[in-house]
Amino acid sequence: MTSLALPQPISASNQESATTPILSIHKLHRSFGSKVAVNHLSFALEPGQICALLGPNGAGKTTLIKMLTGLLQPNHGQISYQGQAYQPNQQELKRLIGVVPQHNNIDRELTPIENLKVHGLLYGIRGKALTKAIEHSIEFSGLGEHRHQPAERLSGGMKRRLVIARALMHQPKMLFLDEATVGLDPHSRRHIWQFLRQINQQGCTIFLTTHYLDEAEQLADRVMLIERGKLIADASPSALKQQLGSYVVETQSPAYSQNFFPSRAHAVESIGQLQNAATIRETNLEDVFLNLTGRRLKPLD
Ligand SMILES: Nc1ncnc2c1ncn2[C@@H]1O[C@H](COP(=O)(O)OP(=O)(O)OP(=O)(O)O)[C@@H](O)[C@H]1O
Repeated sequence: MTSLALPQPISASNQESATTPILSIHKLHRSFGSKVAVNHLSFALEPGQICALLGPNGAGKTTLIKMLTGLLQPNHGQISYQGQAYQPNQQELKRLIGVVPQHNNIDRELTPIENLKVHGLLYGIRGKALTKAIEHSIEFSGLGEHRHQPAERLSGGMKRRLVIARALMHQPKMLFLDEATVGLDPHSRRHIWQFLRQINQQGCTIFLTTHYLDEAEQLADRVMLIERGKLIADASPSALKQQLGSYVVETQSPAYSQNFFPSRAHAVESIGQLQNAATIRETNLEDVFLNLTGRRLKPLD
């Protein structure tokens, strides 16, 4: 591969904005013994964004999400939601966010309706409001026909939709998803993307981790890339691709190489100077990831 100068991180959080961020963190830090998982991380999220957090295995994504959702205490640093300092177990904050963990933590013996009811009760939803919230969640997740089946009989995609619908039952302003579509077939993944876009259009800010770069490309208006607990890029998918060069010329022999160009015309011109067969294509997030980290992002099993 041709060596390229690493692009400087673009910081979307440095852009001026009149709105109060829905979430802002300042120098957030967490280590486990001598292992630093999240290293003095700072950024802010604007309401309505869909932000994808990417990083190699062990980069600190789950640790960050756990701190942001109150499951893990930071060693240092501040977390604020809507301009207010976050206190773990603060009821208003619990209502402000919804969490979809990496593993489906539904009760497999309970039906979708029963799973939703338990969650609603835990969030203080009662009576008619609870019945309405359950009906809405069942309809929204497309589980109408399966409402009375034990959850263990649902397909992987249906279980995931149930977990997402459950996280939204109390109408959070922000939804966290850790590997929302891991292990799902392409059809179920697309269905969930559609679901997430719909939630976002209704005003919910989304912060997700994914090992699928096409997912980040399709869904996110902002991509944050972390490595060893530090932010190494933060921009829209198109800005990240432009920064590298919007077109890539690849040669397969004598060795694989990639060269990036700002336009197709520049890429075509370069082919004339190459002695080996080459292909031209648009740059994608996989190229960005590879060039920033030196590694390919492997899907989780
Ligand atoms: N409870 C823990 N005890 C010790 N080390 C931990 C613990 N949790 C995480 N770590 C370490 O912290 C680092 C970050 O882990 P984390 O799970 O946040 O990464 P990740 O980016 O979510 O990884 P993956 O993509 O594989 O899910 C890793 O080196 C991990 O081994």
